[in-house]
Formats: sequence, C-alpha cells, structure tokens
Amino acid sequence: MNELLQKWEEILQKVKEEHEITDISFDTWLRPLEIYNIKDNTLYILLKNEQVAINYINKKYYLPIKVAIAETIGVEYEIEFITPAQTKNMKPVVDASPLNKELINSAANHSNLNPNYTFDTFVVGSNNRFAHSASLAVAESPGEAYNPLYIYGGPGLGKTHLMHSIGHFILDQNPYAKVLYVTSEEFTNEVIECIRNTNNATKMSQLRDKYRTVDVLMIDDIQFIIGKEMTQEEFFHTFNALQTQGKQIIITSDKPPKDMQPLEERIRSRFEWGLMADIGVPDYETRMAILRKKIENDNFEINDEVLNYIAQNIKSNIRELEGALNKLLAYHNLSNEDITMDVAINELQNIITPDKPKEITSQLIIEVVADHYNLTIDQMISKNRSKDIAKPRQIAMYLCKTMTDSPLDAIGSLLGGRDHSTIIHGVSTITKDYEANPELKETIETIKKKINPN
Ligand SMILES: Nc1ncnc2c1ncn2[C@@H]1O[C@H](COP(=O)(O)OP(=O)(O)OP(=O)(O)O)[C@@H](O)[C@H]1O
Repeated sequence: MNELLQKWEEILQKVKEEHEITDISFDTWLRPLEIYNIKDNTLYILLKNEQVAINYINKKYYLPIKVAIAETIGVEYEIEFITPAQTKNMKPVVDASPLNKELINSAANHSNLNPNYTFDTFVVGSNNRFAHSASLAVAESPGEAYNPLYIYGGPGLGKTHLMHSIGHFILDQNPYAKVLYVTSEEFTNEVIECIRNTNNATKMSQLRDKYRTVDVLMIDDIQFIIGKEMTQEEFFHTFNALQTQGKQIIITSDKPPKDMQPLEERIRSRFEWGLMADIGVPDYETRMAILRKKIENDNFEINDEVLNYIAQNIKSNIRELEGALNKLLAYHNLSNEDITMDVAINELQNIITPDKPKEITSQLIIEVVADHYNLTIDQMISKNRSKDIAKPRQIAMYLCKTMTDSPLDAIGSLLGGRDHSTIIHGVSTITKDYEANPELKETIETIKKKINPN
C-alpha cells in the first residue's frame, strides 16, 4: 500500500498542528489538497478548489508540506501545486515504478471497489446483455455516453458486479480518476452523522466535498433512500452538482424508477434522464457458464453432472448459485474428497429442495408486493386510500386471486378485514388496467417473478 497516499491525512494534520493552523484555515487551504501524480521525484498536488489562490498556497504551505512529508515517510519530494485546469493538459503518468503501481492499486482501494468484480469475470448472457453493453459504454466515455446509468433488477443478479466493473475500467484508463462507490445505506448514515454532529456545518461541508468532487459516483441499492427526507435532499443536490459538471453517476436499484413511488418525483424523473438497463434472471446456459467461470477462477475441478444439478435447481439468484458452489469447494478443501453427485445432494440439501417448491400463499404475495413498493404490511392492510397505497393493495388482491386458490373472503381478511365485494372490485380494476396499460403489465410481471422465480 502506498505510504504517501495512506498517510496523506496524517501529513496534513501534522502541518496543522506544527504550524498551529486554525480549523477554518485548514478547511480552506489544506483540506482541498490531494495527491495527483508523482513523476521524476516531483509530487503534483492538486488544488481541488480553483478559487483558492495557488500563489498563496505556494508561499505559505510549500515548505511545511515538504517537511511534513519527509518527516512522515522519509522521502524528500519536489512539490508542485496544480489546479484542475492544469490536469487537462497533464495526462497522468502511469509508469512502472512500484510507487505508481501502488498508487493505482490504492485508487481502487480508495474507491471501495471489490477487486473480483471486473468485466473479465462477468459472464454475459441474454439476461444482462443490454446492461453489460450500457456499462461498457459508460466505462469507455464516463460523463458522456449515458448519464446517469440506472441498473435495476432482482437480488443477486450482478448489478453491483457490473457497477464495480465500470469503476475498475475507468481507473485502468486513468488511475487518477476519482471513483467513489457507496451503498445508499452508507450514504444515509453519513448524512445522519452530519445532522447529529454538533459541528454539523463543517461536517456537512466535508460530506459535500467528498461527494461533489468525484468524477464517478456509484450508489448501490438506491431504493433504501425512499422515505429518508434529508438523505433524499442531499442526494438530489449531489446529483445536480455532479451532473452539471459532467461527472458520471451510476445507480442501482431493485426496481425501475417508475416503481419507486414514494420517492420524490424530481429525483425519479432525473433517474429517467439517462439510460435505464435491467438485469433479468439468467437462463440455464448462462447459469452453467457462470459456474464454469467460477470453478476456472478458483482452480477447482468438478464434473458437469454436479454443475448441471446446481444450475437446474438454483435459477433466480446468482449469489445463491455461487453460494452452492462455495459450499462444495469448502467441503472439498476440508475433506479432500472429490465432489460426486451423492456428496453434492447431501451437502446442498438445505439450499436445494427440488421436491418442495416454495408455496405461493396470499401472505407471501402481500409481503412481496409491499416490499416491491417499499410499503409496510401495516400500510397494505390500513384504511389509507391514497393512490400510492391503494394501487399496490389492489395489485395484491389481483395476484392473490390469480396465483392462489384462496377464497375472496380469506384474501379480504388478510388485507385488513375487507369484504369480498372490495376484493372483486380491486381484482376487476387491475384486470382491466393490465390489458390497457403496458407499464402496469410489466410491473405485475416483475412482481410475479419475485413471487415465483421458477
Ligand atoms: N453475469 C455474472 N457473471 C459472473 N458473476 C456474476 C454475474 N452476475 C452476478 N454474479 C455474481 O453473483 C454475486 C451477486 O452479484 P451482485 O452482488 O452484483 O448482485 P446484485 O444484483 O447487486 O444483488 P443485490 O441487489 O442483492 O445487491 C456476485 O458474487 C457476482 O460476482
């Protein structure tokens, strides 16, 4: 790990302490400094804030920074301060020196990217071909081709993998690009932390600095910001700031923007500005190809009969497909036994239950519909008749009627004690809309797949 990058914050703090710099001066002059490049023993330090006078920084902080670096890591660099405008003419130099190699690796580390999630390890099939092409286009021309890129699909289908692949690709082309990956949960926690903090103005400005100065921002599982007002607000302004500067934004979600109903319209509409790409459930050939690629990467040998057994039985979630393979791999490593069909059936009995398909009940349907629309069960069964809740409730009525044998009274009782005429009305409304409204039809088909992936 590159010592200089690792210790950059420590170096800046050292300058602050030794020269008794106040918080405000530190935030104004030192905080915006970051390492841009190292070439022929010259360290190029970028001033992220162009307003900041470069001459002033040079005069006041050149020597303190130089000394602090030498004292902290024992290397004396020449220092040159540069502005973002100067980086346009300065192609980042990627030479083979160990320092630069480490710089590249640490760029990926700083971005929170999983090293295994690259385009090379991603298997392309009919379920993800479009999302893959869109991701590659964005990786080749960040901020230009499609902005934002919005990737959506069910759990464990490769959204995060594709997102990280874009990040790695961009960093391979330009190791100095600022790529940042976060889950929407992490983003939310940071916003909450700022609000809670007594010194919240400074904290908030640090948060904005972190998110609004990147070249590529990737936010995973954006659906979790629904209902979190301050987070939505902060995200909205971050989104606008980045997009105005032509920076790339990539978002994943478990559903298309139109189904993120309780999310503010101004945010949803922005998601639709760029390109939306969905990832579906992989077909048998893709599942087999993923399994083969994984055993090849792990240098593991396993016969096709066993692979076929896994691929035939785990259909809707690639994470589970990999989980099954990992279990057999662990068994082999511990016991040194070959993986025969008997071993596979025995070891995977808790994961694969081919004789017992998941029972589709009205309860399950209500839960899946609620989850799809980010509603609670209490909202589903409540008396609330606002459109955002009444529509999902009617969809649940329709699906309970068409996917189960439950009597209308039983469906009504599960949905908050509604009588059977209300259920009939709900079912017939959705039946009509299903034929007339292709968007609703698509949503219902998506929900059906979530209820019964097989
Ligand atoms: N096409 C693919 N080729 C190879 N591996 C894949 C592919 N799709 C998914 N995987 C693997 O499946 C696992 C789950 O993928 P990932 O975490 O990207 O799913 P996700 O869609 O982001 O899920 P969630 O919505 O639950 O966060 C990962 O280990 C990933 O590498």
